[in-house]
Amino acid sequence: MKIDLLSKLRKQNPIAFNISNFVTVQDVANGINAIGASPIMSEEKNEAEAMIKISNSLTVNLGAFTEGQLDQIAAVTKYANQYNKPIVIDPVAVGAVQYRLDRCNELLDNINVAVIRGNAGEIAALADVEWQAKGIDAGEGDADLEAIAKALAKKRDCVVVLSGKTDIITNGDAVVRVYNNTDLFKLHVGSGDMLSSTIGTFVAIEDDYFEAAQVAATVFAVAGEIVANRMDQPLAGSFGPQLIDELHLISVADVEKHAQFD
Ligand SMILES: Nc1ncnc2c1ncn2[C@@H]1O[C@H](COP(=O)(O)OP(=O)(O)O)[C@@H](O)[C@H]1O
Ligand SMILES: Cc1ncsc1CCOP(=O)(O)O
Ligand SMILES: [Mg+2]
Repeated sequence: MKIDLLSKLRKQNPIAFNISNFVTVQDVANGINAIGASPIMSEEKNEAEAMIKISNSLTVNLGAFTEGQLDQIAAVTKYANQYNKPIVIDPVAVGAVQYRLDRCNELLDNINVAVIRGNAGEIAALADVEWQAKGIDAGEGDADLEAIAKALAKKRDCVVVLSGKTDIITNGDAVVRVYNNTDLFKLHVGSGDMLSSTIGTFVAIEDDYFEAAQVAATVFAVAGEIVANRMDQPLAGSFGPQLIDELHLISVADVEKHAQFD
């Protein structure tokens, strides 16, 4: 794994354009800033092309979009493809709400994406696999997670990151599993959104999106684990801010020392 991409990211300080949701936008912006990229958010269609031109990647979070915003998302993603800026999609709760699944599939039918990052319920829904998703959370199911992730990667010709206790990263053929983790991620709303936007910072500086997604997932998971190990007790309210701190502090050597993957 090219963990040294973390140094490249900090040297290049890429602009990571994010269409976020109103719930977690500040954690996402601060997470991106902390790791060493430069966040910018916009919901205005009239500046879609200008925003894409100045950006090095686009992350589209579908956590709380409105009908009006779908036009902006269509415009921004079209320009991203036109200007060769990689797109990361976070399909929040598409496993729980049919409307979201339909809009997300329409979007994916019309654009090329670099990475789709979701939990098991979201990735299963996009891969047309039976699963009981629960709102924004993964929910329950007994399908083979690696097979689901691979199926979606093949269907959409992209890299898929299926996050969970073990993060599964696949390009449809090869699979990498990242084992670093902490239950505290589940106590912080926005962990998944931050992971997706962290992937957005790495695809901004590395054209091999499979490598970029692996390193992003590993850096993020190791940072969370370091914070959890530092805490005397699991403090849900403090985890988010400390995760942002650690995304800033973490070094390539820290990640190399703690990373567990195969
Ligand atoms: N059961 C779990 N135990 C520990 N960590 C988890 C678990 N599920 C997810 N994570 C971690 O939480 C982060 C957010 O992923 P996830 O919860 O799957 O996304 P979302 O918040 O979109 O549902 C990831 O870094 C992932 O590795
Ligand atoms: C609670 C909530 N509702 C709509 S989007 C959102 C945030 C989802 O964040 P995450 O998927 O990272 O848990
Ligand atoms: Mg999510």
